Amino acid sequence: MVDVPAVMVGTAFLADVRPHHRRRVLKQAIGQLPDELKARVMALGRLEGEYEVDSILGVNSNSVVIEVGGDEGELHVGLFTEAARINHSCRPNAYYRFSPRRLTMEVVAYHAIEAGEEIVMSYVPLDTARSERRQFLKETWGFDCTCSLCHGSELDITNSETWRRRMTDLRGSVLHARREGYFQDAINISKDWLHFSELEMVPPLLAEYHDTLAELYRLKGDLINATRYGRMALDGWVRLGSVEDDQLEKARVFLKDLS
Ligand SMILES: C[S@@+](CC[C@H](N)C(=O)[O-])C[C@H]1O[C@@H](n2cnc3c(N)ncnc32)[C@H](O)[C@@H]1O
Repeated sequence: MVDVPAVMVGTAFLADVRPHHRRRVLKQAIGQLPDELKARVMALGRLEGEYEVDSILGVNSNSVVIEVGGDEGELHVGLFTEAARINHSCRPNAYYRFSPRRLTMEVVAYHAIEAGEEIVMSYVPLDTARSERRQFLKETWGFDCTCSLCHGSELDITNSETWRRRMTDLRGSVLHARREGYFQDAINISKDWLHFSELEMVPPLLAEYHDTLAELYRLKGDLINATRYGRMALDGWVRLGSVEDDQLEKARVFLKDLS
């Protein structure tokens, strides 16, 4: 699914401008939207007792970084009316990829999602421990998480915590091995990391994984495997058919440079 923003606003504007002025500008911006889109914005969830525009943005927007005028990326919040309908789950079946060039929000499935199954994303980085996750959701979003994992069995919860800790540790080990020049170790550990991410059902896009292996083999000087994984990555990006073609382009350049 690809969504485009109804409203995109820099966080500097939200922080620097006086509240009444900010609300007036935002209301004006929403008022200028085409009727159907405006109706979708106004139908979004909100909190009782807060100013309407503040509440709509607060409950439904996503933080994204976009480049303005060739400068370093600036933090913005975007209101994506379809993506905003997606609830949080500590056991997500999808995640979003924001394209700073196209300003689109692409919702990508971690694995096949059955017809009728709810699409859910994690509002919190996946390596956050359960207690911190629940605290963050409560303090930042104002809700007690009721997702399937939070309502799951003790065994489910313990397994998930263990696998995520392993994923975080292994990711650290890959980076360390790479930094120290132990590229074969980094390759082996990446394979272990993939195993745990599959157990936890949050594997990376295969193309992303193949990109990583291709680069590690290149660093190791094994150009045959670098090319093999580079080709697999390129095929993967083509198959994904993403609106964000940065990685596809990078995979092409990688292979060209190798040859
Ligand atoms: C971006 S909206 C998600 C879509 C919203 N449920 C709707 O129907 O439009 C975020 C709000 O949904 C609710 N929500 C999302 N995930 C939740 C969860 N795991 N447990 C409880 N409430 C959740 C919370 O009220 C939260 O502030």
